[in-house]
Amino acid sequence: MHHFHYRDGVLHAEEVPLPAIAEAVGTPFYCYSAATLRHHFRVFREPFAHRDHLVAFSAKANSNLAVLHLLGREGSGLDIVSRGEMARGLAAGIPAERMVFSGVGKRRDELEAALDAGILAFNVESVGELELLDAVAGARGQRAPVSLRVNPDVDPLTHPYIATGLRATKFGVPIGEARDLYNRAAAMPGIEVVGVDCHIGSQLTSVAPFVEALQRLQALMSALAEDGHRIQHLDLGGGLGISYLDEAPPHPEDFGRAINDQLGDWAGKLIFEPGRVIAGNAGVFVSAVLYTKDQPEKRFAVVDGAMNDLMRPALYGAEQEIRPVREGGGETEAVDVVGPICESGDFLGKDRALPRLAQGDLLAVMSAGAYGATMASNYNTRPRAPEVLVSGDRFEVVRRRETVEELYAPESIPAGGWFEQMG
Ligand SMILES: Cc1ncc(COP(=O)(O)O)c(C=O)c1O
Ligand SMILES: N[C@@H](CCCC[NH3+])C(=O)O
Repeated sequence: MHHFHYRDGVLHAEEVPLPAIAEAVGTPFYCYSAATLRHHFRVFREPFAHRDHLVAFSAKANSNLAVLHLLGREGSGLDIVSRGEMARGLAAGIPAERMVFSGVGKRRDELEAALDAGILAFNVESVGELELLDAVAGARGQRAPVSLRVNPDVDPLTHPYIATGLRATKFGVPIGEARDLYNRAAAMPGIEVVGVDCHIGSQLTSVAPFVEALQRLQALMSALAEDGHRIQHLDLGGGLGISYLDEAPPHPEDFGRAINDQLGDWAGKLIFEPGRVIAGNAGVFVSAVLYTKDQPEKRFAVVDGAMNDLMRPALYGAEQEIRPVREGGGETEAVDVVGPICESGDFLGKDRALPRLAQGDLLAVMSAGAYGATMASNYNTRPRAPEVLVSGDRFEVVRRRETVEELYAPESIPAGGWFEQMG
């Protein structure tokens, strides 16, 4: 289903021409398609409809309240990694009973807040965390529902920065140590063992690593059953990839079939934490050309969007498709699309074939619905760009543009002769 498409030569989000949004909110901006978000969510969960399951959208991919609310209405839960993401989820109307808390560095106050809220499970990633959670829950006369995040040591065949299931990464507990740790956990008064969890990496473009991880978890689960644990749920994390340029990731239907085949008639509750596959291709990032520069070696289009708005190219060397918002008829030329930030790494795309660009032209970076706005910063004191949600022929600003003043509002200059005393 194509909710971003050209009509009369102009790129639309659903029924709304992107220039109309630019007119209303200025540039740059992120634009999300509500229909695409909903469609992706439904397609992802469809293969598991016959099972007890929960799709807990990964908040880190896109945590805008309106997006979370939309997904929450579809029945989504939330995979959170901080107290902040939990607060967003609750504010968006997602019940705590549908939240799972992942992350290697949960602070005490975060464990407390999640216990207060009554989340579905803590995906515990270390012995230290398990002990702290036991102490914190025990002191309140509670038992914290726990899955251990097990590191199955499979190669997800993705970018090294986003591979998380190999032995040498910081995530989870090594699968070889998991059985012991489950036995320790079961003896802790503040802990209730409820599940097994893993997440092996992000932007995976084949199902094999998922199946391999699942096989290893199944072996562990048999051992845990022998030890007398009652494992009620299995959380397989997120990680299913999307097509940015020419990647050919498995369709969620194929992913679902592979998982279902491997699981057979296992009757527990199945949990997933997808982020990118739901939100990535449901959003674009639109900026306007400020200047074009023709240099002997290179042609540049300097746009008003930058690495602070869309960090993936700078951070991972990631390539996302860039389309002209108004389809150009003529020849294309290779151009580097760069931002105004004082870093050579500040580019949105290199050597892209685009029609000859002029000041004011709009460019859309595709697949920007995940890990776009959530990874944005204020580097160079750039206010973060607004987020716009489109549904049919309507659009709504779901996060306004920040103002410059609010960026430095939390700062202060010491008074009372502080500088004079410096000597
Ligand atoms: C624990 C956990 N769950 C879920 C996700 C979501 O991953 P993705 O956006 O690749 O589906 C991540 C990020 O990779 C993660 O670290
Ligand atoms: N932020 C990364 C993915 C990391 C996923 C975090 N668990 C990206 O944009 O691809």
